[in-house]
Order: sequence, then C-alpha cells, then structure tokens
Amino acid sequence: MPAPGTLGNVNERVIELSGLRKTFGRITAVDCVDLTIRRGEVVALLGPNGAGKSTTIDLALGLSTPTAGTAQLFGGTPRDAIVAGWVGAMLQGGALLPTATVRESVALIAAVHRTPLSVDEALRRARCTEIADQKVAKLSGGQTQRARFAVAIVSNPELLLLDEPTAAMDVEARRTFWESMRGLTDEGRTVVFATHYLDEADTFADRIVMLRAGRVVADGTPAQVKAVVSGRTIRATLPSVSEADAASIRSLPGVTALELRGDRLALAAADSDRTLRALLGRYPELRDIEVAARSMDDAFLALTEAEALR
Ligand SMILES: Nc1ncnc2c1ncn2[C@@H]1O[C@H](COP(=O)(O)OP(=O)(O)OP(=O)(O)O)[C@@H](O)[C@H]1O
Repeated sequence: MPAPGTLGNVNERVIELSGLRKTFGRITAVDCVDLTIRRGEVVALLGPNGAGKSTTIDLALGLSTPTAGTAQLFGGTPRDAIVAGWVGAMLQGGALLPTATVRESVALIAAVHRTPLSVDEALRRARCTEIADQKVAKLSGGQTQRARFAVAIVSNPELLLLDEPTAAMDVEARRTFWESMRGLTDEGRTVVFATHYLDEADTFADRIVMLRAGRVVADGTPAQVKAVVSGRTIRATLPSVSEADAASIRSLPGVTALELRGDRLALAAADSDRTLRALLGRYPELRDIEVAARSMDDAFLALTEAEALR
C-alpha cells in the first residue's frame, strides 16, 4: 500500500464502510451503514445519544469486529493504516497515563511512529505548550481533551477520527479547539468527528452525516441538513383523520414529513405559515393547533420518515 501522501488524489477513498452492521445481543448499534469519505473532507457524524456514532468510529478503526459488512481505511485494513501512522484518533474512553506529564504522553506516542511531528510542534498545534509540564492527573476536563488531541496528531496522520472531541470544553475552549483543527484541515487532512451539536457540525464540517438508531438518515452539506432541521413542527387534532387525508396532507406545500397518532398529527414543515394556511383551508375543523420550532429530536424523527437527503 503506497503512503497516502504520495497519492495526492482528492478522490481517494479514505474511509469506506460497506453494509456495516454491529449488534450487541438484541441491540443493533449500527444498521447497514454505507459511507464513503474522501481525502480532505471534514465530516460530522451528528446524532442523539445512542445513535451509533461511537460504534461506527470504533468499527472504522478496527477496534471492534463488525457483525456484517466491512470497514476499510485507505483501501486496506484499519490495522494496516494505523500501523503506518496514517490515522490519529480521540476516543471517548481513551485514557492517558495519570502520572505522566502532557509532554511525556505525547513523546511516548511520537516514539512509536516513523514520521511523527516534533513533540513541540504537536503540543503547539494542540495549544498544549503552557500545560506541557503538568501531570495528566492534574488537568481540567478541557485541558485533558487538548492533551488527548496532541497525542492524536503527533503521528502526523492523514486522517483524524474524533469522538466528541469537545466534550467537557466550555464555549471558549471549543472555539480555540476548532481553530487549531482548522490549521490541520487546511493542509488537506481528512477529519471525521462525532457530535451532538448541530451548530458545531454546521460551523466546522463541510459534510454532515446524521445517524439515528444506527442508520444514516441524512447525508449532505450543512446547508442541506439545516434546511431540514431548522423547520417547524405543526401539531393539531383532526377528528376521524383517514389514510386518504394523510396522503393529502403530505402533499400540502412545504410538508417534509407527517406522523399520525390516532387523531393527532405532527407535521414537519419548511414554511409553517404557508403549510398551516393550506391545512386550515382544507380542514377547517382542525383544532388544538400548536406550532413550535423543531427540536433536534423532531428533526431526527422527520428525517427517519422522510429520509429527505438520502
Ligand atoms: N459494548 C456495548 N455493549 C452493549 N451495547 C452497546 C455497546 N456499545 C454500544 N452499545 C449500544 O449501542 C447503541 C449505540 O451506541 P453508541 O455509543 O455507538 O452511540 P452514540 O451515538 O455514540 O451515543 P453517545 O452520543 O451517547 O456516545 C446504544 O444503544 C448503546 O447502548
């Protein structure tokens, strides 16, 4: 396998997940995920708790064996890519030695790689220079994340896989974290990060893959995904609503999804004023009407039904 830097092909498939599935007993954590990520892409894996983000990252890194399907990095096995030093990772459970200093932690990893960054360079890029001589056990949550980031980048990897890298960081720490990350992506590295936050995905990623219940429910640019997520939900009661009514409601202007529970409707609408006018025009008997900004959970529900961006 040639070194990725020598290929220089922007269409190169850095991550290729095919029919990927992982079950834990009765739980299906990842359910038939097909995903191709190419060189230079910055991709957010966005989803609520339990969506399967961490499991997908673990499978991509070869840390967990798929129940079905395959995960490839740089056209080969995850193990080969990791041994070659092409992959840096920050995982949720990844611990550092508590008695080592930040500098020692970074140096330890640098020592096992063929073409690492210098330790000082990794510390500088991760904004750890000032905490370099502190013991890991004494770091705050946000400082620990920065130290883990320095460890992840010291091999000078082509690909970074980051599982909720800004967990435990305050707003200012998040901002500086993404600034230091930008330096790395500007050099053409590929970054995949898991997050719960749409704003973080929107600001930093150029592609958002939304996961829910182990499945990809949307995959598009932040603008495409936001258009679906940022709509409103109209809830109302329509006595004796029939299947024919449901079909007719789905075809109203601006409706992206409909959920029916008995006589109660929940409509996802891109332009709720227009949809509501049309709905009342057709069904004047509508009552108990509520219009609310769509929460992330509503958006995930809407997407599961509409699969609008697939
Ligand atoms: N080792 C395991 N044993 C049993 N169930 C597991 C295991 N790992 C994950 N799961 C389950 O698989 C599902 C997906 O979990 P996963 O951690 O991948 O989601 P996530 O999107 O990363 O969630 P979070 O944002 O909370 O980290 C969940 O229902 C979780 O409880």
